[in-house]
Amino acid sequence: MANEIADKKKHIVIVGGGPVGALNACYLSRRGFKVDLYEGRNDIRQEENATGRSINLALSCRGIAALNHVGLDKRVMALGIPMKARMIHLPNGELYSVPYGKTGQHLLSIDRLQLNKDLLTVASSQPNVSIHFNTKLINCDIKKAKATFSKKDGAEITTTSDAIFGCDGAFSAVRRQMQRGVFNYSQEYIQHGYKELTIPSTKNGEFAMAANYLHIWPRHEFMMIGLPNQDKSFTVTLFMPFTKFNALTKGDEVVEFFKEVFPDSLPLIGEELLREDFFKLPALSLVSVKCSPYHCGNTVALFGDAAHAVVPFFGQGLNGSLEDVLVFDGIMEKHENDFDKVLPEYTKVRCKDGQALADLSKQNYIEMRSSVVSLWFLFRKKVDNILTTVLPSMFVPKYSMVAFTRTPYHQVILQSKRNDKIINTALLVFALFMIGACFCLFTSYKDGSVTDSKTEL
Ligand SMILES: Cc1cc2nc3c(=O)[nH]c(=O)nc-3n(C[C@H](O)[C@H](O)[C@H](O)COP(=O)(O)OP(=O)(O)OC[C@H]3O[C@@H](n4cnc5c(N)ncnc54)[C@H](O)[C@@H]3O)c2cc1C
Ligand SMILES: Cc1cnn(-c2ccc(OCc3ccccc3)c(C(=O)O)c2)c1-c1ccc(Cl)c(F)c1
Repeated sequence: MANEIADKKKHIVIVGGGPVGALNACYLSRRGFKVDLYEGRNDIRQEENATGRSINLALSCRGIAALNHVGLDKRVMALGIPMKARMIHLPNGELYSVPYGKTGQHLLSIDRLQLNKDLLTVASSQPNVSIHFNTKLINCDIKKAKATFSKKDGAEITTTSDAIFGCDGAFSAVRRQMQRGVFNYSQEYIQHGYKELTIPSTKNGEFAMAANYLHIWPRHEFMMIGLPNQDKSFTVTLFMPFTKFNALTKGDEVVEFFKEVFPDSLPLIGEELLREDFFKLPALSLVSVKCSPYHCGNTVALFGDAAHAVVPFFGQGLNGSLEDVLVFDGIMEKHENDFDKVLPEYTKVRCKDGQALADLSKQNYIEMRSSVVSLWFLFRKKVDNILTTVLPSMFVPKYSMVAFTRTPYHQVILQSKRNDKIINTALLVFALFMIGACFCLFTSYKDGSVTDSKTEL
């Protein structure tokens, strides 16, 4: 019976040709499904990079595991630049490197566009995958898995399939249709926006900063990060309240701001390039989306940002999104592609982790923004590494659990609550020890001075 049902579901329509949609097409084609992937935009492989800047992102364990499952990890690893530690830039220009943990534990800085192109190329090379560009979903009947698309020339096409997979990002049209039924949805725009800048390679074509690091400039409500690129430049992302972005309207004001807040980065970016880049695009917004369920009946499922768009302060948006596809495939394996069982179980297993990832990312945003000075960032990371060494079986830093293990995100929250108790106890013991030591020093010093005065008498 199960095989019979499983055999019935053979044709999937994927909406969205970003990294998640393209990876999903690879997974489904391996399972023998016929896949039609519809992407609203043009084929990015045929376009010059309009902005001329590479948008990179940090790939870690979860994303790599999802790519590995379809043999794509080696190709991506070859293109990625390892970041083995965070390099913390203090306001006085001092740099502190704090390793990400055990040897071999590193992040990968990858060109997001290149990853998407590679995934599209592998997907389109599968015999049972067809990719349709410039075809935007405008409506869908989720119960009948009927989808209507509009082409660039205004023509409309309608498809009927066995299921529709919504991989169409944070502003998903598939999710919008699901909102017409019994569906929970929330979104939150945060007060911070972001702009992307560039630290070019040096005149002799070398990296202007240490290459194998995630560079972080934590400045309370201003945060900036730099990730290395293959062309030996760095893509720098500045996160700042929109109010601050809006207050910087002239090139001189931007230069003065960087001189005050990120002084060491100014000679690396260059004043002229800073003036040019800063005003190239407006500050972009950051939204957090939560929803449930991730499926409807046995005909619709949501993946990636369509299911859980998160603020980027844990560097996990794509990692968690690619992991959705890996988790779904495991459930397909368990239930022999029987969608009547797979889809409900996908929501049961993954929804709490998608929501936990949104909470973890928002929590980081608050913690990193509120951490009084960058020294707190540095202190926290050092304490994490000391406790990892002293209590290896008991303490795994939250960031390491997220970036270097596949611990379900909801379990990371539970474990990090236990971590906080360990950190607070360790800090209390250390504080009591220091108080005791000072008291002993003080009393012995005092006793010593009393003896001296008697001697005088
Ligand atoms: C500033 C910033 C920094 C980030 N840094 C990191 C990081 O370091 N590490 C990390 O893991 N993640 C990071 N992310 C998150 C990551 O970019 C996203 O999680 C990831 O791109 C989600 O992929 P996706 O395929 O789900 O959605 P998207 O990449 O948004 O792709 C959706 C696709 O669907 C298409 N589409 C949309 N609507 C329709 C429609 N109606 N019809 C047809 N097609 C449609 C779009 O054109 C697009 O191609 C960052 C995000 C931001 C904003
Ligand atoms: C793109 C990417 C990949 N990973 N991370 C990341 C995120 C958080 C981290 O610590 C949390 C913490 C530090 C200090 C105090 C509390 C919490 C660390 C770390 O430990 O190095 C690394 C980012 C990132 C993304 C945006 C900003 Cl603004 C940023 F700074 C880094």
